[in-house]
Amino acid sequence: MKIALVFGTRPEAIKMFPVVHALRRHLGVDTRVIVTAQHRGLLDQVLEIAGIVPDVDLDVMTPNQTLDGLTAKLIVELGHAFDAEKPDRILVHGDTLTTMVASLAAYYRKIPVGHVEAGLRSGDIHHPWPEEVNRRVVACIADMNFAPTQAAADALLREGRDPATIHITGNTVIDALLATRDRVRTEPGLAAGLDPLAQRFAGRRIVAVTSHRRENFGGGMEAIARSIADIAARPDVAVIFPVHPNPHVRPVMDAVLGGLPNVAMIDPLDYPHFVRLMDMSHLVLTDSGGVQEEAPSLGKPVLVMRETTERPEGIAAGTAKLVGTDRTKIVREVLALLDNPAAYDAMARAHNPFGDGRAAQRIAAIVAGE
Ligand SMILES: CC(=O)N[C@@H]1[C@@H](OP(=O)(O)OP(=O)(O)OC[C@H]2O[C@@H](n3ccc(=O)[nH]c3=O)[C@H](O)[C@@H]2O)O[C@H](CO)[C@@H](O)[C@@H]1O
Repeated sequence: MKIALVFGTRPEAIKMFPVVHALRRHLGVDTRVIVTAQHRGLLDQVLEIAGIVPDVDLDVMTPNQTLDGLTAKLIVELGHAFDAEKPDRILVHGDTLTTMVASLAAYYRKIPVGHVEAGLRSGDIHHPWPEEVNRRVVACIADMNFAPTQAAADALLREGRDPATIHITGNTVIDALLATRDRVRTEPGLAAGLDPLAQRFAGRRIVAVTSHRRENFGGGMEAIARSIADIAARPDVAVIFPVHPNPHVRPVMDAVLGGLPNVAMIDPLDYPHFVRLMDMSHLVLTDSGGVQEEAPSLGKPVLVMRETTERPEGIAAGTAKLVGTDRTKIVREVLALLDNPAAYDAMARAHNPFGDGRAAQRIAAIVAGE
């Protein structure tokens, strides 16, 4: 049986490398990796750490690529890749353009599709944009839906998906997180790049920040930048912000945060370094999806700079909170966690509503037909 895993961005690679490793332990399965490189550098960082050399690399990323330009390129290139590889099934992840277009290209060739991290829904096609629609397109096609939680499975059932196609497995990001955290603990050199910042900010409480959501471009990013500057006015605090290379993010942040002594804007970190950053932080401020799942698993309160989330489990567990992109609200919530130990303790408990670290092996066993 030939299975092709198709992915193109950093978060997909992080959440799919455990599935590649798990499938490769099934001798009856020929596991192939097709990457589109929708993100180039960020993707390569993960592949290198995971020890994965793609079988096919479409290398599609171009500067300022547009959604329609990327869609057009992907549908043709992925079609050619599937015609050459002839997989018995493809596996895709989450909600990116690569995910959606690979599913369509497979459907055009009647190749079955398995969807990892299926069923996440915000209920709003403009938040996250365009990911909410990408997910729903894949749901029309996939005959294996690997839902991370019961809530995700319920969303698929509400859409009328066949229960026989739905498997609750946990989110593979917990597999990646726990494996990488253990590796960093046994091989500290893997994340030694953060030593200078750890020394520079010794004695301060670290706020880790990431932000790159499309729907936050423009006014949202500006408000986020100003809220970080307000937070950094506190002498007992330091901000470490790996800035996503997207051209709509860095210039905005440089203009507002450049030169502030306790704000370190750094290049995106490879996964071991980022896991260490979360581990050494007091709290995490982010508009990321995956970080909403990871931070609670490390016992770190996570404040989500979005209006909605397709990860309600962290909110329900009280380990994550939506703060939107309103400057006043972001600052108020961060200061509350800094100055109110009871509020902090209520959020800062290790909680894994998203999985137990064994999702990838469950997915591999189902795909391999065991
Ligand atoms: C709408 C939405 O939520 N969509 C999500 C989006 O993923 P995302 O929002 O999680 O994207 P990012 O925030 O870029 O990635 C985060 C990952 O990167 C790691 N990281 C971060 C900073 C850094 O400096 N170094 C790192 O290594 C970090 O630990 C984490 O694992 O697409 C995925 C694919 O379909 C979906 O699963 C997922 O729904």
